[in-house]
Amino acid sequence: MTEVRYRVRPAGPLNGTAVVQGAKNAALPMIGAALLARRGQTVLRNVPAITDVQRAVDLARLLGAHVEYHPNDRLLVIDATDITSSRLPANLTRLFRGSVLFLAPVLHRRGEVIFEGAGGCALGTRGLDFHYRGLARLGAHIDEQGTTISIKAGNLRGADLYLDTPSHTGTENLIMAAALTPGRTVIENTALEPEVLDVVAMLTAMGAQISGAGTGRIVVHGVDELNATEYTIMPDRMDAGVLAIAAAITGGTINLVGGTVLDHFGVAAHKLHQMGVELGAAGAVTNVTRPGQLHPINVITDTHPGFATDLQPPLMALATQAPGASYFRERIHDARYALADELTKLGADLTVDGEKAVVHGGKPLRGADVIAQDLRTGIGLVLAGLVADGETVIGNGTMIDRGHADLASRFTALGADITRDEI
Ligand SMILES: CC(=O)N[C@H]1[C@@H](OP(=O)(O)OP(=O)(O)OC[C@H]2O[C@@H](n3ccc(=O)[nH]c3=O)[C@H](O)[C@@H]2O)O[C@H](CO)[C@@H](O)[C@@H]1O
Ligand SMILES: C=C(OP(=O)(O)O)C(=O)O
Repeated sequence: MTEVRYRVRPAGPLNGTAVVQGAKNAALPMIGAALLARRGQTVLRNVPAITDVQRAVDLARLLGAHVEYHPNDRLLVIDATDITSSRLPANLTRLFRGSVLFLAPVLHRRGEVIFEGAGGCALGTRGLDFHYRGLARLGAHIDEQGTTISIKAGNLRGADLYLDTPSHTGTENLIMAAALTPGRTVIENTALEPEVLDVVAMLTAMGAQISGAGTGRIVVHGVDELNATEYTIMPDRMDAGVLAIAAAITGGTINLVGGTVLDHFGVAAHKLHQMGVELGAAGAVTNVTRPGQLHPINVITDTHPGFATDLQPPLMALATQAPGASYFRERIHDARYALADELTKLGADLTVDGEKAVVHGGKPLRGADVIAQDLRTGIGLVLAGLVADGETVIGNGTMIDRGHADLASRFTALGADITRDEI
């Protein structure tokens, strides 16, 4: 297998215009949703050219869908008339978390689905019990043999469902399941993330009857069929956040284009502002600049509208450059401080204690060999590498490719000294 390494050297402030990619966490459920249409061709626009999308395309094709992927045009055309397999093969599903979003569509199209577990970032326990329990409440039969889960549709009927916590993919899977299940389904404690709302908007465009998105209580009236549609994926909040932090950590000015980026920043905009970063909208463009010194920060991750966990590692990288103590508390994933160990190799001063981390910022970083243990650790290391003395060599770079499209070329265009090598 090809090993990917990113090499980053400091090159001063990053300046210029950057295009924010389409959202990974909306694209993946939408590729799943496209399989719900029994005929016609679904067109997805603003598809990010990341490996998670390539894997979702591979999975859709393996299931029998005809998929045309035009990464340069950021476009997917999916014809799911023929779904010929019920098995989601482990060699693909274990490569990306978004594979779980094929459960409900394949269940509807085939009457059963066989699943051997989802991959994605290793961030601690990443249960799928809400998905299985919700499907069972709708009447599906779940058979668990070791790591293999077989789900049979049986006689699906609308039901009252409850998520113990507002799971992002759990909400999406259960909405997709309910969309073609006869009767009324009520899902309590649903996720409020903008990507979930985007998926609901696409399903609605396909003919689904869904109300309550964004309220935490979703009501779905099952319909007989869903139609292929054309849909433009929202901008990626995490990609935009990373670009904003790139401006902040180097003291440059970056203009973000690619949709109404600032609207989706939420509390991240306040946190960046508290750190001394200025974000402003000039029409459809979001300007990010950091005029003075960085200030330390206090961050608690939470489900939306709280601070997004996926931006916690990039913000931790930024905190290493803010003189003083920054406090982090990770409340979504139970093991999401892999970046702390890697930053220590670069000379950062930080401590981790369970769900809490303290960064004593303002100390100079020096380049070293580090590992992208997961996607956001990888991008956090790229950001730190922009200001670390000498060269930072980031191994396991395929993790970065999972979620950020053309990263090296987009950063190079802003003035960064970064290369992506395949070994
Ligand atoms: C492809 C995708 O959209 N990934 C995102 C999604 O992941 P994902 O949808 O996997 O995250 P969830 O919101 O489901 O999980 C959050 C927490 O709930 C727990 N849980 C979840 C489901 C379940 O059935 N049982 C259970 O216990 C998990 O173990 C985890 O601790 O939301 C996360 C939280 O915003 C983000 O970090 C990921 O980028
Ligand atoms: C955790 C993430 O992704 P996934 O759920 O796909 O592993 C992420 O995008 O940071």
